[in-house]
Amino acid sequence: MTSEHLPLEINGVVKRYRQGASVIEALRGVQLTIRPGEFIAIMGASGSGKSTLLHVMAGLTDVDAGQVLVDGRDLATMSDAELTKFRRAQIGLVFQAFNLIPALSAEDNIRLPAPDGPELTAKTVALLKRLGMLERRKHKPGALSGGEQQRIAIARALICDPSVVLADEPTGSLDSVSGQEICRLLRELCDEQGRSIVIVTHEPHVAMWADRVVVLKDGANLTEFSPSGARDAQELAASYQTALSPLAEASR
Ligand SMILES: Nc1ncnc2c1ncn2[C@@H]1O[C@H](COP(=O)(O)OP(=O)(O)OP(=O)(O)O)[C@@H](O)[C@H]1O
Repeated sequence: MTSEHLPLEINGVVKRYRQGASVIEALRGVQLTIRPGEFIAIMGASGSGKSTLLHVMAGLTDVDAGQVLVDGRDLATMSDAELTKFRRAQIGLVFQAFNLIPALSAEDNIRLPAPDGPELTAKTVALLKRLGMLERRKHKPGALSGGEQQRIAIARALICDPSVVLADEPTGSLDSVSGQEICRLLRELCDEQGRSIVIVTHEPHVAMWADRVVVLKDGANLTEFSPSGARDAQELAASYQTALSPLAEASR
């Protein structure tokens, strides 16, 4: 994970989807830089481009203009095979629906993206311990709670020691207590291990854990603010609503 490059740089990214004769501009010149150990929450109304941006960061969607640099490497310069290999090593992905393989045990799900080698078992056990899941390592996903499944999905995202972890609504399928536990875990991973994490969320309670909230509107950066300025999630929600208000836009 040590590198002189920033974990993630998004420079003027444009993404268009073509549907027949019509073109939807999902991203219109988005700028974003993430520093080592930084936790960023991306918020914005439905359709503002949050998931598209996350997919672009992961190299799952190509861009029409601009640059995506992960650990200093421009994703657009890689062949499909290179990109697949690079993604596996440098980018950890976490999804709302966990996306675990039902037939595999928790520990086999964690090991899946990593090349087999002498250290893999020790690494898997260390992650299971850190995430409080060692006792449950033989369980299949169906025998785990939602929060436990998301812990396993986070361990899987970390097994290759990636530069960045990207999470699309990681608490969206969880009750609020489990959701907050997952947020605390992600926060600790940033603080203890210098992980860089980007999450997409609609929930102010989740965004409260971030260092920075980046707000998108109509595929572009609208504004950003620090949650530390808010006493609680209600205040953060108010800052977010203010940012979206026409009055605030007119004054920018
Ligand atoms: N595969 C696609 N084909 C065509 N249009 C798409 C595709 N994916 C997204 N879009 C459009 O791009 C825009 C941005 O979508 P995106 O899913 O990134 O927004 P979002 O902010 O993540 O929304 P939500 O909060 O509802 O998940 C929307 O207008 C959406 O309809």
